[in-house]
Order: sequence, then structure tokens, then C-alpha cells
Amino acid sequence: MSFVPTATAVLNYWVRILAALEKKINRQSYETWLKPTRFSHLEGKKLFVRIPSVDFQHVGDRYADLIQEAIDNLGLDVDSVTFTTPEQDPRAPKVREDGGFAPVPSHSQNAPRQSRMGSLNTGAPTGPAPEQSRFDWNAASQLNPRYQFDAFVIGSGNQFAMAAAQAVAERPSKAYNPLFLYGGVGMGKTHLMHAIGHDVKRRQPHASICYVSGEKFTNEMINSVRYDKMTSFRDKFRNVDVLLIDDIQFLAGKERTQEEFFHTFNALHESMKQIVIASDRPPKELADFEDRLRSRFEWGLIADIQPPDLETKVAILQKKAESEQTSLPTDVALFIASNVRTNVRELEGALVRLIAWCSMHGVEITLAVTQQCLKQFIDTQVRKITIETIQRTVAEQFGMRVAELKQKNNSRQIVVPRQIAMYLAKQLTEASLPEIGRQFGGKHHTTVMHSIAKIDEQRRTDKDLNRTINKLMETLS
Ligand SMILES: Nc1ncnc2c1ncn2[C@@H]1O[C@H](COP(=O)(O)OP(=O)(O)OP(=O)(O)O)[C@@H](O)[C@H]1O
Repeated sequence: MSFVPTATAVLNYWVRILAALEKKINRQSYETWLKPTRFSHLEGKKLFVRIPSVDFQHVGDRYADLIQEAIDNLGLDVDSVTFTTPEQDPRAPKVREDGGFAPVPSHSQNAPRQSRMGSLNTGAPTGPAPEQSRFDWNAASQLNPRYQFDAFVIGSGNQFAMAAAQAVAERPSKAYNPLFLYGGVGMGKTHLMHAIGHDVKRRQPHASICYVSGEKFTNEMINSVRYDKMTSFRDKFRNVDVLLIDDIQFLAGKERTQEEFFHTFNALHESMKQIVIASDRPPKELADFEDRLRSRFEWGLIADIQPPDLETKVAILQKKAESEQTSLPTDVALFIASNVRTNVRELEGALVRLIAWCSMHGVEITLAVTQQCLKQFIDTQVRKITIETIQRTVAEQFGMRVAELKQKNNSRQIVVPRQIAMYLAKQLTEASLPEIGRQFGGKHHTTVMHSIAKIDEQRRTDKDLNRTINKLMETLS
């Protein structure tokens, strides 16, 4: 008797392929191009995948080899993958208005596009070539349709950044220029930038929006120098209405790129075009950056994003579940939110895993199921954190050796990192005060207690210290 996969198993074909792709391609590309895709249906061995709009049709070609590799590795009985918009695919569920997929643009092409997957595909792709190449900067298609303002959950850590982003979207170049957003990994900087782009585009459909990462900007520049295309490179970046540049820290130490960006910045600023910059740290901490650039970053408004508190994490989970049309019991949301520390991306990862797992096993989402399904995920987080890891991470952050944290040296440069490391050991491990003392060169437990209390108090008033600790916690978790 031949094996007939169930609907759930089939649905998970694409989920499993995506999981494999996520490990292979950079996060930004994954989030932008692959995460918004969904399983549509299977016709024999033909897998149909739903994409939000025609702008995503190049996905099949761009990642053909990796998709093929994943299918082979997973042993799936699939010989082609076709990407379809809801409009092209009458079998796909309807577009929702509350997120999920963006409405299909009116210039939509009619035929679905088949991935050029290795030798498995016989004919040519069934759809026309995509209109946009991946180097088409001046296109709203660079924006992830899911990253909208109304999908962003506001909490105390991000309300300022959100308000600033909305003000900029309402009055580009007039509210704050540039807007400089900074915060730790997965805190929503990219989400807010894309939301600005969508909002400006909605208000001014003819506005040209350019979203680019610091890395892409650099690579484009290098290629343009190499192929003598600097004029078109400059035209591209200096003639937009809104420039959204992500991960600017990538330009650190790259003099030529910084110089080019300096001129781009000036050209845009002088012609009253909006610039939004995102970074993992504030301008003054951007090491290996020219002063003239750093100071320009401070011309407009600087807004930081702090990690979400428990309530915000629960709200984010519930909003995400809603957009997946899944109902998430509160005790489950609380369990996930309290076990995944700060990074919203990981929070989402846990939820996606839970939903996929429940659908695969055909069970309802309950607390017991969640504990079972996420056990390994959460254990790995906990297991990773030891006092040695904390010492290594703190020493690295402060540019010192681990041995120095354990020495009997009471100079300020050593005492503060040591107190921070002790504080983190208390927060992130199960170790007792005497145990922590032992691992820091035999300190008395009252010294440990005093250090922890001190940092606990200082971090409430000292914003920089608080940020350093959050950053360390993110790195560790
Ligand atoms: N407040 C929020 N509400 C809803 N979703 C959020 C929120 N904050 C972050 N997210 C989601 O978390 C994920 C990671 O966010 P994003 O990519 O914007 O982070 P980032 O700050 O740019 O991270 P990185 O520094 O790694 O580039 C995205 O899917 C985003 O939609």
C-alpha cells in the first residue's frame, strides 16, 4: 500500500522546507522574502506556495537550489514548487485585511511562477520574468508586507520609537530628520522602518522609498566601483524621497563606504528628503565611524527600543497568533513569554514551532502540549547559560580578560564589570550566592549580595548601564 500523506503532513512540507532555508540564508532575506509565504496546496507532486504579491515571484528562482536541497534532504515527494499570489490561485484562502498578506497590486501578472528547481523542472517557468530585480532599490517591494504599524505591539520599551516613527511617516523630512532608531537584536527596528515605508507610500503613492541594509549598501558600492557604475549608484540613492538604512553599524571601519554614505546623507538632507537609520547602538557608541557622520546621526531624533516587558511579550504573542488565525490560551502565552527572555524574534520562533507542532500532531494548543513541545527549545536556552559563559561574555564586552574578573583588584574598571557579571549570574543561573562568590575568585557571599543589589539599583536610573545589561542578556539568552 502506498503512503498517502495526510493534509497536515502535506501542509508541513512547506513549513519544513522553510525551517531548512532559515538556517541557510541571511535573516533579513528570510524575514522579508520567505517568512510571508504559506503552503497553498499539493497537486500530485507539485507543491503550490502562496506569496503575498507578484513582487515575491523571484523567490522561486532566487532560492531554487536551496529549496531543491531541502526537498532532497527531507526526502519529500515533490518535484516542483510553484509560487502563486492569491489572485492567481483560486484554491488559496482569501486575503485577510488584518495582516497576513498584502493586497495584490493592480499590476499583478496573471500566471503563477514556477521555481527553476535543478533538473526536476521540465519546461521553462510558467510565468513571465519578474518585473523587479533584487537590485531595484527604489521599490516599495523591498518592504515586508507584514511589517505595518498596526501589527506592532506598543509597550513601555518601544512607545517612544513607535511615536517617532509614526510622526516621520506622517510628515516625512519635517518631523525629525534623520530619525535614528537603535536597540538590541530582534527588538523591532526593521519592523518600524518598513512600517514607515508602507505608511508614506499609502499617503503618497508616488513617493519613492528605498530600504537597504548597511551590508547591501556596502556591497552595491563595491560592485559599482568595480564595474565603473558609480554614477548610477549615486543616482539610485540620492533621488529617493525616503531612505531607510538598516544596520548602519555594518559600515564601521569601511572608510570609502562611509564617505559615500556621508555624501548621500547630505544630498538627501539638503533636498529635504527623509532619512531613517537603524543601528544596534546609539551614534556615540558607533566605533570606527567618522565623527562627521556620527554627528549628523544626532541632528534629528534618536529613539531607542528597550526589550519588551512580560505583558508586551504576551500581547505580541497573541497578536501573532491572531494573524495566524490561531487562538492562544493566556496561560500558554504567559508560559512562552516568561521562558523566552527578550528577543521578539525568538518569541515568534517559539510560537511558529508550537503552531507547526500542534498542526502536525493534530492536537489543540494547551499548556501541557506547549511545555512538551518547547521543552528542548527552552532547555537549550537555560542550559547555555553558565557562570563561565557569563564571565566570558562580560569580559568581551568590556575588553578585558576573564581572569581579571576573578582577581583581587578593586579598580573601577574591574569592579563594575565584575559586579555586572555577578548580577547576571544571579539573574540567569540557579547558582547560590556562595557559589557565585567561589567562581569569582573566592568572594564572600555578602560581597556578592552587595554587588547584585548595587547593580539592581543603578540600572533603574542609569540608562546606559541598563542598556549594557540588556544587551548582555540578549547575547547570553
Ligand atoms: N513590538 C512588536 N510588535 C510586534 N512584532 C514585533 C515587535 N517587536 C519586534 N517584532 C517582531 O519581531 C521580529 C524581529 O523584529 P525586527 O527584525 O524588526 O528586529 P530588529 O530590531 O530589526 O533586529 P536586528 O537587530 O536583528 O535586525 C519581527 O518579526 C517583528 O515583526
